[in-house]
Amino acid sequence: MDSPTTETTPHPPTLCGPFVGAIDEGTTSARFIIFRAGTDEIVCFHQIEVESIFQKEGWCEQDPMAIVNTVNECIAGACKKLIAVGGKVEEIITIGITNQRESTVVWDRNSGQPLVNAIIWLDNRTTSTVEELLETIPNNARNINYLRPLCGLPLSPYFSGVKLRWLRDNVPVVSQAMEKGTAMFGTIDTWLMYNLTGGKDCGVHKTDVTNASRTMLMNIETLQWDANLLKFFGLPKTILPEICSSSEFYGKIAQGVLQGIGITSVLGDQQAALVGQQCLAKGQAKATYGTGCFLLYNTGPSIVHSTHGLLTTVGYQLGRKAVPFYALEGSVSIAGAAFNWLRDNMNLIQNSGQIESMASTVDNSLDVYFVPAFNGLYAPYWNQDARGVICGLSEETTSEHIVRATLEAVCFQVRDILDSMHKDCKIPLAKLMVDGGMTVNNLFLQLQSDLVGIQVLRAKIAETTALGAAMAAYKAVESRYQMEAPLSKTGPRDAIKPSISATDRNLRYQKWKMAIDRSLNWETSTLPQGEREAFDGA
Ligand SMILES: Nc1ncnc2c1ncn2[C@@H]1O[C@H](COP(=O)(O)OP(=O)(O)O)[C@@H](O)[C@H]1O
Ligand SMILES: O=P(O)(O)OC[C@H](O)CO
Repeated sequence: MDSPTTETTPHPPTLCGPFVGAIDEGTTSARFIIFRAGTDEIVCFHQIEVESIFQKEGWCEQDPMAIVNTVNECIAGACKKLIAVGGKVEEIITIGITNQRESTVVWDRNSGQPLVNAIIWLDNRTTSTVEELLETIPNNARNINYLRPLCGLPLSPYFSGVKLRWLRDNVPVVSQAMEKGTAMFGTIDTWLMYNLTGGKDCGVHKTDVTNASRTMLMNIETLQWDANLLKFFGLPKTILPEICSSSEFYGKIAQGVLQGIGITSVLGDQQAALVGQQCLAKGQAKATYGTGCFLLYNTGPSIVHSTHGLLTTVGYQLGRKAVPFYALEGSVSIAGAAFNWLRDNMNLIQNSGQIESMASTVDNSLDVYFVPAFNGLYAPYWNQDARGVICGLSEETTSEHIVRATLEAVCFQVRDILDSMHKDCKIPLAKLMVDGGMTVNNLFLQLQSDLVGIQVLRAKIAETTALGAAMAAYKAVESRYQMEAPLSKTGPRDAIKPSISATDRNLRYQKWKMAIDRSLNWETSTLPQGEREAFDGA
């Protein structure tokens, strides 16, 4: 007979804090990640997908309340896991917020309820608004770069100011609330902050410099809302949040498991990844591959105005009195999103786990080029009338070639951006730090290194975006914290080197450029006169 054992309630081992939490509200999913303070060690996290609503062609919305509820569920889920591994929620000393940028929410000051769904950054409904705004530019110039000296950005459906103007012009409940002074505007950080700190009762109405720098309403030099920009867009200042630095006390969480804990950082997700990758010195750059792909190059305290289609944006300002650091950004709207399309619209893949195995069964894309310009092309083209094309199809083309061409499309778009950065900054990048959902794919990173001809360094942890928010939050509460100190002794997870010749790389890039030419201006292209007449007469 077995000897009797004493029944005891199992206790998890004790896990000592302090901890720092980070809310990462991305386009595809939200997550709450708990780090050991001052390190890149993830203690636990909880992640939930967020649904996008596609009401009409080119539109992309999300339910603002669903975003808040999902974030609250992520917080509750991660805290439960923290307790399960022996940690104490009371040892979370502060939290930070990082978020999909440009996405626009308008809500009612009295009820705290959204007036419309959030217009997501990818949404293209404002193409006609851009056209109308171009018409108002003096001397009939129709110059998309007219506002660049003030805000660093070209006129594009991408940015929040254009989305807000569309709401003013097309949604009476919003224009009336703007007139009455009861409308409040925020990007996702602001909307979350407002709700987490008490909503209509005592919610704070604030944003940070990085998110504000994506609205087209903030002056890139003064870091304040700009009267001329507000006048250009015809928007009232009363709807706007207060602009703060990326690392300071914003407010306290009003209820739930984290009640009473302070929120001490806010950063747009791409800027947070710049911090999380420790690209904290001039000349350092990172690329994050999620729904879209965003390459940011730290230009230090200097504002560099691009003449090659890049954006000038605020990188971070780590404290009220800290010097702001700027970045040049190359934005690609469709990166991982192209695989969601292959899955949901084309039924070519069932899940993202298949992408690498399918693409690896063929040696190359068999000269297939896919430009996924579903909502126009962002950097460096800024062509809102571009549309997607797949070129070079033959009888031999299979799904595997198309999947591989989709991976290559992201790589070529990054080459477009790196070429522009080289022209703007003169110094070619020797290596590129990478992170984000797509970087789990080894073949993709090899293709990226091959097609741009530089070394690619994969981050040790995939969650660099959340890490950046956690670092900025911790800095606000621990003055001795040195952000530049190495986070871990192991450096990047791995380094991938180019394996093809420069001749091969350049030939393939030339073909990519031919595919780009076919996609540009597709929406507004008309048949040549002779062919149109023949068609009309048929
Ligand atoms: N193995 C993979 N290969 C290529 N793309 C992938 C892979 N796994 C995930 N993705 C893509 O990465 C994106 C999700 O990355 P993530 O960083 O979580 O995005 P976000 O921050 O935008 O929510 C999805 O669009 C998905 O298609
Ligand atoms: O959701 P992501 O990670 O692709 O990021 C979205 C960007 O912030 C949009 O500008």
